[in-house]
Amino acid sequence: MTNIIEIKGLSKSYLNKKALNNLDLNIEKGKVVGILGPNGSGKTTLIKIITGILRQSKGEILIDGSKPGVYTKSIVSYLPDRNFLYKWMTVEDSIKFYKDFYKDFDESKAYELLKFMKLDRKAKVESLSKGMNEKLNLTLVLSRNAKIYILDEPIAGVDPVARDQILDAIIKNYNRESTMIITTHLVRDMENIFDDVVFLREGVVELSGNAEELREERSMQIDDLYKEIFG
Ligand SMILES: Nc1ncnc2c1ncn2[C@@H]1O[C@H](COP(=O)(O)OP(=O)(O)OP(=O)(O)O)[C@@H](O)[C@H]1O
Repeated sequence: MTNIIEIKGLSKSYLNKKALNNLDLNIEKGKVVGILGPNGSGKTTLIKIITGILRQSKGEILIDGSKPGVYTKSIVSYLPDRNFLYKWMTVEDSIKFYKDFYKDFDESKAYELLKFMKLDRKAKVESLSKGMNEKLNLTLVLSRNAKIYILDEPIAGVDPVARDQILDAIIKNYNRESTMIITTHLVRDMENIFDDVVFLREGVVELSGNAEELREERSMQIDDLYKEIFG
């Protein structure tokens, strides 16, 4: 098995706050990995370092064998935890915008996904509800042919029906050649799509492993294990 991401002794401090504390983690190629942890556990910080938005204070990180930089940014498709589109755009404009920006963008896949998400291509971004916005952002991110997809809280703040559609879209559009990293605290809704899970607490990995094996070993769902660890 190949590790697509290798992290050793990673630390990140903001002023006097240690968000990541000597964290070690390997992520295998071809897996859907859930990064789970309560507010402030360091999930977003970890993701921002993987995407190259932030630099670590200490430690090493290799993504497909390279340090975060131009190459790694070209293979990572990232869904941030907030909307990244301009309000004046239409749905269609946002697709053009992404197509111009990313060489690996698959326009026909984007239109297919739009249909699946039931999004009107003429609609203005500012007219979209929170759930629709999330669907559009996800459509764009999943339409890149990337090696790694990183979704930060993809279903936070959307209703249960939209959640199910978003999860369906993730599952249908995932191919085993790529790797998907998803952060969430909505563990119950998402646990079935994870191959592996990583529990983060105060910037360190508290527990990690194969989701199915953990369920069997502990005789409980990942959601219950999450509550046991963080409750
Ligand atoms: N720009 C910043 N300046 C100072 N402290 C920060 C900054 N960003 C994050 N932190 C702190 O670092 C810690 C980890 O934050 P981070 O956002 O990575 O956690 P998280 O697990 O993503 O949380 P959430 O689930 O609430 O998004 C928190 O204590 C947070 O207050």
